[in-house]
Amino acid sequence: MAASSSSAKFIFPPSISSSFPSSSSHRSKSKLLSFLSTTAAAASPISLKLSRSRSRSRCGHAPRRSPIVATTLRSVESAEAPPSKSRGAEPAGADSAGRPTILVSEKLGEAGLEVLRGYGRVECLYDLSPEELCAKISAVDALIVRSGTKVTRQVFETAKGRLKVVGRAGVGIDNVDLQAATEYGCLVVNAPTANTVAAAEHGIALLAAMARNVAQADASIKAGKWERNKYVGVSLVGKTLAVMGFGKVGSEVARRSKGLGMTVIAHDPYAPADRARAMGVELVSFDQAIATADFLSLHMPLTPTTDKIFNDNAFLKMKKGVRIINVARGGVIDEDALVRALDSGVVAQAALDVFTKEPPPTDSKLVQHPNVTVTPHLGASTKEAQEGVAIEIAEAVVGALNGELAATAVNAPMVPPDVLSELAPYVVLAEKLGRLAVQLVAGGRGIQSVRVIYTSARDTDDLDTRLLRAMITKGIIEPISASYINLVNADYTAKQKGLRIVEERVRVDASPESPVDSIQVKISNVESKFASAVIENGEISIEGKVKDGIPRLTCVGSFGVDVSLEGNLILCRQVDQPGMIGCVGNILGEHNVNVSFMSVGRTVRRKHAIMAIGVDEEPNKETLNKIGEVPAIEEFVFLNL
Ligand SMILES: NC(=O)c1ccc[n+]([C@@H]2O[C@H](COP(=O)([O-])OP(=O)(O)OC[C@H]3O[C@@H](n4cnc5c(N)ncnc54)[C@H](O)[C@@H]3O)[C@@H](O)[C@H]2O)c1
Ligand SMILES: O=C(O)[C@H](O)COP(=O)(O)O
Repeated sequence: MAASSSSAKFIFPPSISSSFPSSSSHRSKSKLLSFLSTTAAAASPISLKLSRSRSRSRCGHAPRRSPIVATTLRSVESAEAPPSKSRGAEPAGADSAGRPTILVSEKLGEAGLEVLRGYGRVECLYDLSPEELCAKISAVDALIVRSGTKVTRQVFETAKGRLKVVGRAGVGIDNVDLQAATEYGCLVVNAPTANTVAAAEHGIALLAAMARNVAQADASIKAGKWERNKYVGVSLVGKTLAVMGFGKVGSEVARRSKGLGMTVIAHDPYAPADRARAMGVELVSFDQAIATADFLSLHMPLTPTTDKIFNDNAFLKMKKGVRIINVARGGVIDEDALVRALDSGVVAQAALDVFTKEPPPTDSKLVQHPNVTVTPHLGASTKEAQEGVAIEIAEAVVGALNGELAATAVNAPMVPPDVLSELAPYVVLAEKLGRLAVQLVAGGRGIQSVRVIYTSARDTDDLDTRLLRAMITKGIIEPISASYINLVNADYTAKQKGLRIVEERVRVDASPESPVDSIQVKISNVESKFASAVIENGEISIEGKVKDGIPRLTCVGSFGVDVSLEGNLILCRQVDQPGMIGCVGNILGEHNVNVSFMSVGRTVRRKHAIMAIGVDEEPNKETLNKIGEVPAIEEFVFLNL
């Protein structure tokens, strides 16, 4: 690739400008690559399937586990024994059956592991150091983590493009570098629902334990003391609880706290007020919440906005004697400020499940504070939640490896299943058009701008083109660069390469049954190796349609054709005269090249025509030269789709 990522222009390498390289290797790559995965046994060049609710039994259709995998698993997993680290004993990469390798770097429920084993080669290697993780990562297709594994930019860099999906077995994805994942085209999925109740229950457990000094009294009695007067608690009934972050966990905590007789208010800038109202919870501002609450329960994600949002300034505004529960993320609290607030009595007590650094230092003033109750990030740790999370993440990862668009994708646009199913054949068409258009470019100043026109009988707003745009980008970029494009990184990569995709939607009189009537791909300010593909305004222009579910090329420049977009294609411009089909057909036949279809389009009778010939095999140079020597053939180009 001549253009570096910092280059403003998208430039062709010389080899592309002069003659398009044989793309057989690329084609086989394309056959293997699904849209989101390199590992799925894709039936078509783009394996794009629906990810609806998936039952566990579906994984039974996957290849069976080989004895080698079973042996490997036994050597690194044991039911309750401490997980061992593999020291490179296992062979790297997919198993002999070509199944993907899935690395599980933290304890995952058995039911989820079973789902994974039904699909790929599973390695459970816990407590890996960052160096060990990086050493391993280029040999795995998927990585499953909980909150303890830091999936840094370096991990994606060292994966060298092999890592296709990171599954976070839980909610918080603050331990995954999402920007790096996106840049490297790696899908990140999480399991956002299965541990909600467990986290809410742990919040309530901490609330009650803190209010009644359960942990402190327990320690005291075990130390041989009997301190009934020291551990007088506070009641919950009638007190005001402010739920900070009224999402899944926050609203479950609110529901349960109301059952305890508490008055519940909430702060969440993004939560719908009617959902809160329906639960009898008033949504208030941040300042109002912290100034009113007797108890604060934290349930927001750790983001740049919420980082240390509970700081000296916030503690100053709180009601003296407030009690704080945190089962969200340690980083939302400035821990030094909390120690100061505890020492000054502004905060009477805190109950913390999460810490800025996990595990916290053993001499942490916060952890050692007598008014603080702590648990080691146990919010999601119930048997039920862990089984649920494990199944949820295993199915999401298997789906992603299969090329499905996961419903819990964190760094890819969500395309609703009904939209996806309708667009499936157009997705194939879009990539083929991109691939074809780029092969028509001979050079010039590099592709900088591509105009895509979608015609449809439907309202112009009624078409989600993100998938189609991504596929056109994939078709244009992949043949001429080492980049691997998918829905995750298409827009990012295009931008990096200075490629601007401008989309237009035009309403036409066609069947409203189809979401799209035609897709036109137009490239301006470039030279073409097939002048007939250039229209009056100087753009290379091609058009395709889906007919009977098959993507077809319907226009090259201003010539109408009708050929199926598969295999290889020869485009010839010739004098419109009898015998041309036979003449070219004979040359191909003599060289054992099978013609799959032919289509002729002409502008003016007996003047110029374009012949599009589909061929199963790639003709050799001699064959192509012979076609070029036919006097009536004015120009021709061989294209690989
Ligand atoms: N301790 C544990 O083991 C455990 C278990 C599950 C979840 N969690 C953590 O709990 C948190 C909530 O999880 P969830 O499943 O409810 O997520 P969620 O996405 O359903 O809810 C988060 C809510 O926080 C709100 N929010 C975002 N920014 C905010 C801000 N500045 N102020 C107030 N609210 C804000 C969002 O609008 C959303 O409603 C996450 O941080 C998650 O990682 C911890
Ligand atoms: O965000 C989450 O889902 C929780 O913090 C749980 O994290 P864990 O999977 O490491 O227990």
